[in-house]
Amino acid sequence: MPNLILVRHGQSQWNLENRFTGWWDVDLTEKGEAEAKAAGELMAAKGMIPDVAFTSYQTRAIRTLHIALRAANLLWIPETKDWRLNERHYGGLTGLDKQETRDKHGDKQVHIWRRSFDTPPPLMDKGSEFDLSGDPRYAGIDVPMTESLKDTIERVLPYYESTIQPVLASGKTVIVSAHGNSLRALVKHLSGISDDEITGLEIPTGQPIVYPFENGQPSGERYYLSET
Ligand SMILES: O=C(O)[C@@H](CO)OP(=O)(O)O
Repeated sequence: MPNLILVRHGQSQWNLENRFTGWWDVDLTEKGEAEAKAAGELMAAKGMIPDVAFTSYQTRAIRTLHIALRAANLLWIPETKDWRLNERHYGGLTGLDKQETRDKHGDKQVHIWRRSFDTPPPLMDKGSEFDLSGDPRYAGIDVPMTESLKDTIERVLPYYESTIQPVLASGKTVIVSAHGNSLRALVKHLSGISDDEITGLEIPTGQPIVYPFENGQPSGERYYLSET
């Protein structure tokens, strides 16, 4: 039976520095690389072998995928990158220190920006040093200036339904290496989590989460591969 394996990238430099990241392209730390390697070793040890891979346009997710696949001797499998799997865009908060932002705006407001379903962070200023609209990798794409989780779902879900789900329906096991909030978007859909309850869902770095699939639909609830 096919499975869908979801992996959030390993620790990034800005996870370590506690800065709002979003679409900004930071790399993995050494710890993040080790988490990715351990994820691949775990997949190999458990016989959880993906046939096809999907990832975002962001280095931390791409490298997590490659390190994990290499550890499982699977670097050769077909791989597709798409910006729709990118992290939620953090708007004007991008680059800011999360604790300093709490000190300035209060815990409650920062929690709303980070975890509410449909309140986006403030817009990024045009021409900000973190504005990626001129980045060649996003040529032809309308780069957002901020995104709520709801906005993120509106790009992740159509991509999942048009491109990833048919691969699962064909009987293949799929790995998706992506980000905290693009994966929250997918888990919300696959596990039927309400708009209110999704505020409490956190996805840990480098921990493969598995959904068993049948006929293109989850046939059971998700579980952590490390717990089997
Ligand atoms: O900074 C970010 O882009 C994300 C993921 O690291 O943070 P948060 O936990 O606030 O969604």
